[in-house]
Amino acid sequence: MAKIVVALGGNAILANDASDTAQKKAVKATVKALINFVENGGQLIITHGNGPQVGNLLLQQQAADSDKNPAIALDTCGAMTQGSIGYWFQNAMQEELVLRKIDKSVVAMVTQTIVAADDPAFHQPTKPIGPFYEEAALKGLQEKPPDWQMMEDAGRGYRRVVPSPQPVEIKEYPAIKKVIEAGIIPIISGGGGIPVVKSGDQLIGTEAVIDKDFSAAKIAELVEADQLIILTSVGGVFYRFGKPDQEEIFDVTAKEIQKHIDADEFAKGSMMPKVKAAVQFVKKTGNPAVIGALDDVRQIITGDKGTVIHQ
Ligand SMILES: Nc1ncnc2c1ncn2[C@@H]1O[C@H](COP(=O)(O)OP(=O)(O)O)[C@@H](O)[C@H]1O
Ligand SMILES: NC(=O)OP(=O)(O)O
Repeated sequence: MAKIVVALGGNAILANDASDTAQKKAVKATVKALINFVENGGQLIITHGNGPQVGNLLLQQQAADSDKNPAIALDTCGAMTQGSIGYWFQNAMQEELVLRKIDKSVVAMVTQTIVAADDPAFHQPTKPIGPFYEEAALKGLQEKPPDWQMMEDAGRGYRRVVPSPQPVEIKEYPAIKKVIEAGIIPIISGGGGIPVVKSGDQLIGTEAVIDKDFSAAKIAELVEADQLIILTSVGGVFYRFGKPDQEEIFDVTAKEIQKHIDADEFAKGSMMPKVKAAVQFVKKTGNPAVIGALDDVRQIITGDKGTVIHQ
């Protein structure tokens, strides 16, 4: 039985309409495409990002009242987006399973990802979250507290950036493994997992957003996936992205694309983590990884679209 890990980007889910209706619609369309794989007997493992969603939720915290209704911290906001996006997937998948008369269960699992307390990323925020701002709008930004750090995001405008430590361990993996063995479709590690650090016997939530591309690669390695599929809002990976001579990559070895990673050719916070995560998975398992558009998921599964990175 083929096993794939599918990771959906937060920006792909929230393309240009931040309403929950529009995001549910995007999730539903993806699920409709993924269900064929399940119908053909494949084991599907779903994970997703939360960058735009968790940033929007943090903005909503600014309406908080410090006494009666205090603002919620970033780790808990991450957990809340795991819950909301997980619910959209679970709900859409359940509907589709019933429609197709497939006797399978699906479950969204709250997942904590252990990170190192001394990860240098805590001192160098790189993870873009929330909405995009035009450069001119930055100065007068009403809601921007002085401690926010902003970064240009792949030619699309400026976004707030927060620390993004590397995933070390998926705390709930033993339970996830049992769910997979039972043939249940798991929706796991949303937003890269809730970042927690070890303190003695405790796990303490920390102010960060893990890159779901790295946690997806880790999960794909752990479950020995046949393929890692990273779905985003662009058809594939490009060399010289956004330049007049940009070139789409259709098929590339991990060794070849590693040279372009080493030359720092991909945008930080957007395409670089995807390419690095894909290469990490290919090198560890020998199996291929594909990066492509959410809308092309059917053709990506059949190998007809997206950028394939292989051994
Ligand atoms: N070299 C590149 N090739 C393709 N897209 C790129 C590249 N560099 C930057 N990008 C941008 O990265 C985006 C995908 O990253 P992002 O929006 O962060 O993903 P996600 O869907 O995971 O939230 C694309 O839509 C594109 O605008
Ligand atoms: N957490 C995370 O990686 O989110 P995006 O996919 O939205 O960047």
